[in-house]
Amino acid sequence: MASMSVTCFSPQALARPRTQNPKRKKYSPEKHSRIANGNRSSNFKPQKSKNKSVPPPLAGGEATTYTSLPPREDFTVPSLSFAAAEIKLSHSSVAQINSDSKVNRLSSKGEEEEEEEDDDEINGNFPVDSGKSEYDGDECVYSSEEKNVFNEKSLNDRNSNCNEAQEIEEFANGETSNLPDFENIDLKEKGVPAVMRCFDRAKIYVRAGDGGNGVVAFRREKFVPMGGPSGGDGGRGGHVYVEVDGSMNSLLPFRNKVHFRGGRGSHGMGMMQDGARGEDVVVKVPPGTVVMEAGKEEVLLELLHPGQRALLLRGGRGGRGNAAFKCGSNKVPKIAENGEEGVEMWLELELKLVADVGIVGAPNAGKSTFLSVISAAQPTIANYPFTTLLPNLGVVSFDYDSTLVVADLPGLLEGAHSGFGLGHEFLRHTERCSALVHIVDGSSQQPEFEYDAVRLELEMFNPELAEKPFVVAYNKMDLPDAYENWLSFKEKLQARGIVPFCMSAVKREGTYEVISAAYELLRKYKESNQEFEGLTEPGNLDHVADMVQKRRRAPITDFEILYDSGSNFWQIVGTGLDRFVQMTNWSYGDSVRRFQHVLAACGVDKALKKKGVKEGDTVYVGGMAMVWNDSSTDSSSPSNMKSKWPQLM
Ligand SMILES: Nc1nc2c(ncn2[C@@H]2O[C@H](COP(=O)(O)OP(=O)(O)OP(=O)(O)O)[C@@H](O)[C@H]2O)c(=O)[nH]1
Ligand SMILES: [Mg+2]
Repeated sequence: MASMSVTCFSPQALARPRTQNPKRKKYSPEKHSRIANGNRSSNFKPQKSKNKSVPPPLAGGEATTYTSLPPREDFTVPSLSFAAAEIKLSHSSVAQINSDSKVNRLSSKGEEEEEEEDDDEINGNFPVDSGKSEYDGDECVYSSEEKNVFNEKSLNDRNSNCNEAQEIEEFANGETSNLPDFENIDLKEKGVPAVMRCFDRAKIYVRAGDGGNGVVAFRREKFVPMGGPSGGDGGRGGHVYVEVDGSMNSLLPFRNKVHFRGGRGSHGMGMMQDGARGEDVVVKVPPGTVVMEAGKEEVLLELLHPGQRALLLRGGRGGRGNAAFKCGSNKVPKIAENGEEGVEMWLELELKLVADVGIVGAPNAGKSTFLSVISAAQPTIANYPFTTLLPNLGVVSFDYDSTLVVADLPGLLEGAHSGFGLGHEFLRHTERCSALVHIVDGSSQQPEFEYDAVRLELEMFNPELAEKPFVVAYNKMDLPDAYENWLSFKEKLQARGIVPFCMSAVKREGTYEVISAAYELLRKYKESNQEFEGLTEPGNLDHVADMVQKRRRAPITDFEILYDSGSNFWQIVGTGLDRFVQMTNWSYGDSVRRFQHVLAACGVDKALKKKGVKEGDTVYVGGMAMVWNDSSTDSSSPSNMKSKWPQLM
C-alpha cells in the first residue's frame, strides 16, 4: 500500500499572526503515533469520554450550528460569565450551553491537568472530546493592541449575548419580532474583527501611462543649410501587467494600495531624439485570482500558475514629432502630435483557492481535525463552531507523483448561500475543487439532517457544486452516539445510492480510506477533463490588452451623429475621432489644417450636410466645439467647420 508522506502550507499564517504559546503543550508526533497505533483496530469501539466538561447532548434532536461567534479562548476574561446562544439548523428548538464552564476550562486548565491527560493518553484513554485542541502547535497569539481591541469587542458581544439568549428563546417559540431579519442583513463583515476577515476580494484602479508628446524641431547645424525637420517622437507610456506571485495567498495587500499607474513616456526632443518609455507597472496577485472589469460579470482573466504574467493595458502611444510628418508636399511640417492618453479601468479581483479537494460540512464536524491527520497542516482545532475562520490548505502526497491539495473550509450554516454565517464567503473556493469530502458530525442528534442541510446549501449557492463528485465521511465514530447512529445513517444514504465512509479523525482511523476515495474521484475527474485542463496551461495572456486596444483604436470612420433640436447642437461620437482630437496639438498651425482635412476625408462633413446641418449650428467633436459655415470662404480650408474652434469645452 502506498504510504502517505506530507507537506503543508497554510494561507491563514499570513492573515493571522501566530506565535508559539509557551504555556501550551506541544504536539508530539511520536506520542501521537504511539497512541494511534495502540488504539488501531478494525472495529470502532466507542468510549465514553472521561472529560466531565463535554457539553451535554443538545435537546430537540437537531444538528449543532450556531448563529454567533463564540468567544475565542485566547481572548477570554475569566471573571466574566455569560451564555453563548446557539441556534440549530432546524427551526424548532434552541439549546443554550453555559459557556462559563467551557471558557474556564479552556483558559485555566493547569499544568497538572495536562500531565493527567498525558497519562490518560498513554493508558489508551484518549480524551477525544475534551474541548481543547490536541494539536496546539498552531495556536494563534495576537499582539497586545489586537487583544485589547478584541477584548473590548468580546466584552460588548458577551454583554449583548445575555439579551440575545432571551431573544433566541423567543425565536424558538415562534416569537421572532425582536430578532433581526437575517435574510436582509449583510452579515458579511459586521461583527467580525479585521484580523478575521478574509481578503479574497479587492477592487483596484489601473491606468496605463500616457505617451510622451512629439516635438517640432529643425536641424540647425553649421554647413548643413536647411537641415530639415528633426523633432523626435514621444516615448510610449508604461504598460500595466498582472503577475501571479506564488508567495502571496490573499488579496490583503490591495487594502493598502488600490491605484496602479504606468509611468508617462518622455517627450521627444530635437536632433531626432525619441522620448524614453514610461515605466511599466506590475500588479502582483496570488495564484487563483480571477480578474473582472468592475461592474461587469465577464471574467477577463483567471490566473492560476505562479509566474504567469498577463498584459492588461498597453501604454499610450507616443505622439509623433515633425520629422514623421515630412513628405513630398510638405518638407517643412510644423506639426507634432500629443501623446496618447493611457487607458484606465477599475478591476475586481477575486481569489478562489486552487485546491483539488474541498472539505465541507457543518461547524464542529471535525473538518480541521481531518485535514491535520491527512496532511502536515496544523489548523486550529477546538470544540466550538467557527474555529476555522479562513480556509486552510494542506498537501497530501500518496507517493512520489500523486499529491493533492486539500482545503479545509469554515463550517456551513443553513442560509450560508445567502450570506449567513461565514460559509458563503468561502463557498466560492469550492468551485475550483474537483472533488469534495463532506464530513458529517456523527455525534450530532440527527446526522442525516445535518448532511441534507449542507448539501442543500451547496446546491443553492451553485448547482454545479452539487454536481461535483463527493465522498461522505461520517466522523467521530469513537463516540457512543455516533457509533449507535452509524448504521441507520449508512442505510439511509445507501438507499439514495451513496456509500458513506465512517471514521474517527481524532483516532486517525478510517481517514486513509476517505482521502484515498477522494483521490480516486479526483483522478477520474482529471481523466475525463483532460482536454479542458490543457486550456488552462499558461499561454499568451495579452488578450485583455488586445481587446481594450481594439475598442479604443476603432477606425476614425466609425462615428455616429447625434442632434439636439432644442439647442441646435450636433455631436459626433466615435472613439477613433475622440482619440484623434486628443492627440492633436492645437498649438501648431498645421495641426488645425490637418484636423479639418481628416474631418472632411472621413466623411463627417458629408454626413452632417446630409442630416441637415445649418449655418451657425454648433458641432461637438471629441470635446471640441466648432461652428458650421455653409460656404467656406477660405479656399485653403477643406472643411466647413471653422471660426470658434479650436476651443475646449
Ligand atoms: N470524539 C471525537 N472528536 C472529534 C473527532 N474529530 C474531531 N473531533 C473534535 O471535534 C471538535 C471540532 O473539531 P474541528 O476539527 O475543529 O471541527 P471543524 O469542523 O473544523 O469546526 P469548524 O472549524 O468550527 O467548522 C474538536 O474538539 C475535535 O477534537 C473525532 O473523530 N472524534
Ligand atoms: Mg475547522
